[in-house]
Amino acid sequence: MRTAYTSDQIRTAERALMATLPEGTLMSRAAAGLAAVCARLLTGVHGSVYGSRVVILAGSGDNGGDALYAGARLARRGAGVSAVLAGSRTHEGGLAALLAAGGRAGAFAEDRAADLVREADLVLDGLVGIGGSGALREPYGTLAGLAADTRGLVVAVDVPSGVDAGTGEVAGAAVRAQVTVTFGAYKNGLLIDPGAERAGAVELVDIGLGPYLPGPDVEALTGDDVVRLLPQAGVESDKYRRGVVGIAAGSDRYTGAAVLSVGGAVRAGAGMVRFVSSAEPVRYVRARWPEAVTTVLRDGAESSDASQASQAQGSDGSDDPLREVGRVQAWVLGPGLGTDARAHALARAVLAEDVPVLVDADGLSLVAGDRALLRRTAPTLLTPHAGELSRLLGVPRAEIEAGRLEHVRRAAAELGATVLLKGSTTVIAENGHPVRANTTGTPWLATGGTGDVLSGIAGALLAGGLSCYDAAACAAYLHGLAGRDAAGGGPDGRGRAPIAALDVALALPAAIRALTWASIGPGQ
Ligand SMILES: NC(=O)C1=CN([C@@H]2O[C@H](COP(=O)(O)OP(=O)(O)OC[C@H]3O[C@@H](n4cnc5c(N)ncnc54)[C@H](OP(=O)(O)O)[C@@H]3O)[C@@H](O)[C@H]2O)[C@@H](O)CC1
Ligand SMILES: [K+]
Repeated sequence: MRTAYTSDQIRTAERALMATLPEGTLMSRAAAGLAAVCARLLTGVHGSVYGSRVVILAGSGDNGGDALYAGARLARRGAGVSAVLAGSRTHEGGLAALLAAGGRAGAFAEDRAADLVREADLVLDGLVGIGGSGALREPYGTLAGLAADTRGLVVAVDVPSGVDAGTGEVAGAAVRAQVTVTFGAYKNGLLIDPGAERAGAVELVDIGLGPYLPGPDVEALTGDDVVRLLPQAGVESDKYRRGVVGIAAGSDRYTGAAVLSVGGAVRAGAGMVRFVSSAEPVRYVRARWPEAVTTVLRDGAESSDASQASQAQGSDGSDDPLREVGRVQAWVLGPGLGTDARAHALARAVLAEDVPVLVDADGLSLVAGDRALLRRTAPTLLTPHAGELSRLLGVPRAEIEAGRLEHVRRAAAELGATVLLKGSTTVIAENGHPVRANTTGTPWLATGGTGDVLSGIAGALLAGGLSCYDAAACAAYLHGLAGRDAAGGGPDGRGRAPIAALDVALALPAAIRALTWASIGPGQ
């Protein structure tokens, strides 16, 4: 598990640790780790530390101090190190160390800074760290812009300046780094967009903080965590032990969402999928996924269909639409369902079942219009994107996208459900638990229908016995992994190609296999 913390949590732990150590020890550990990462990177881009050009953007606080001390270490190894002193004051010890090691430093002047930054092999962003708040003030904002034009690498010290360490929010200009070297522990903003996307690859330098850290505020599952949590097929498995998931999705107008949701469930390992909808989506689902057992909802119609299909009385209020469906251990409600009276009646029936229910897409619109539907005792997992959460909370979409952590938490508290907020970083909140951030996403997943696949994956995991919190986190992880595999390309994300939602469902077994193989190795 990767764990992350607010700035206050980090400061409290740092104070406790510092009380046990001689003054300056922590900054010295931080600078040593930072210099080691920079030396490795410089060897990669320049061939050696010796003769490379390093430019430090130094702010007024200890973040600048870290950068200056690390610069001194690099200068002693033969790097040409120049510091742009951008703050109202400068860390005295760090500056003295840099000058003593042969580095140079000068107050901020835009033209000079622009030339230095452009020609650098490595730009070290030490403007602000966990002490930053709000939009970057000048000249920091200008320097963040100049850093974007360097021909070298940008390495952020602790967090990219301009990113709120505790939330990942970005209020104005912010540094975009290829690598962020963070000290002691991850900060929330390194896992949650828009901050996470500014951080690039994160390298954690151990400064001895571990024993002093509280429970995390945010966490991210690793592949090993997912393998440990996933339901395993054993010799005694049958469809009910694997988990039977019901999917109430699709309408005559939207048949594709149903096919994709069922596909996600089938390929994620559901013991069985029971699909309930009107005739048209049922026809499409049966054609694509013959594994699914289908029930046609038709007002007053009786069963007349072939082997795997049955028909139930419909949503005319005269009967329970789920009467003919058979045993289901968790439900997925909503993809392509529509929001008419038939859909509303089906939603009411599904949410009245005493099993976990995942509500997605049109199901969320129904719930937004009739919050009483959420008054239930069995667990509920809501999987909105920012637009859907905007309707549920009555908050503008842009505010939700800018403050994902705050709003997913608020949604879980207000709606009394586990909430998975989809997007550039998918985040999951459940009252009383750390928010979980998913790290496997790829921008290629931002295409129509991938959310439907996700609902099916999570539904299968719920039916397999996972809690809403674990099912949501594992589903997001596997969905991201399958998306990446389907998009191809290298491990750094370059060379990927567009994918369609069905590709994600089809890529799931291989992604799960590779993950399991990597975690437990062959022969187990
Ligand atoms: N504590 C420890 O043990 C260890 C800490 N370590 C390191 O210390 C870092 C924290 O250092 P910190 O507390 O000095 O704060 P920091 O992030 O440098 O900046 C604060 C100053 O920035 C300014 N400022 C703020 N917002 C701004 C804005 N929007 N726009 C512009 N300026 C803004 C404001 O200054 P002022 O306004 O007075 O100029 C404020 O006082 C931490 O991230 C890690 O790198 C490591 O060495 C490991 C051990
Ligand atoms: K920084």
